[in-house]
Amino acid sequence: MIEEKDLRAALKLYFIMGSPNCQSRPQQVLEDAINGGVTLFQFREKGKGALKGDEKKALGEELQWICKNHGIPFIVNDDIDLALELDTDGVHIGQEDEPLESVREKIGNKIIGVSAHTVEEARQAVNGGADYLGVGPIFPTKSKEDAKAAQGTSVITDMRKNGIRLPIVGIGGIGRGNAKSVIEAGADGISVISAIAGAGDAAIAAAALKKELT
Ligand SMILES: Nc1nc(C(F)(F)F)ncc1COP(=O)(O)OP(=O)(O)O
Ligand SMILES: [Mg+2]
Repeated sequence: MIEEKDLRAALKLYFIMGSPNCQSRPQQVLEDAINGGVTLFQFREKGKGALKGDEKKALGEELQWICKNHGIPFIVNDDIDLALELDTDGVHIGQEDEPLESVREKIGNKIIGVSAHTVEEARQAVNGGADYLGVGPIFPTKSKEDAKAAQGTSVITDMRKNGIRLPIVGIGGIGRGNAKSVIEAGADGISVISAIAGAGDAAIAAAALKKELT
């Protein structure tokens, strides 16, 4: 069971990716991103060309091993069965994924992150026992085909103004130049896909983002 303060710290620079997001080997991209200073990783094998079944599991195992070697928590997106098979540190679920209550029953006190686009969804997730909220999309994103309209950082300030105290990570189009505004709005951290996975050098990109956050 991760302490809330450790989870807040881990949410600082939250890297999310799967093989479709990478121009080179995902294993190398992750290694570089960790060396650049990412603090948490989510394996999100989704979208055009995403691996399935045993291939997806095999890549997941390799990326989990890299995280373990660097002491970085490893989260799996959507796929609760895979999370159980790999015994991951946690899972992330959206509003259309398996309900929070049944996920909690399956994974015990592992980390459960829930996507929230409104104060109402945030409150529901808090009451349901989520450990952190993924709030966004803050800015327009190309990394998620079915993303909702960008909401700007006010969606985070509104949640804090309405008494949502749970750890929050912003998501959606976050990168150089807008990362700090997400923290100033009240998020504990930022999550990124293309800002690191799509960069020429993932280590340099991660380090630059980390610097912008301090
Ligand atoms: N994967 C995510 N991770 C986060 C995190 F908080 F971790 F940054 N926040 C939000 C999402 C989006 O989750 P969801 O709405 O189910 O869409 P998808 O499964 O396509 O990612
Ligand atoms: Mg999902």
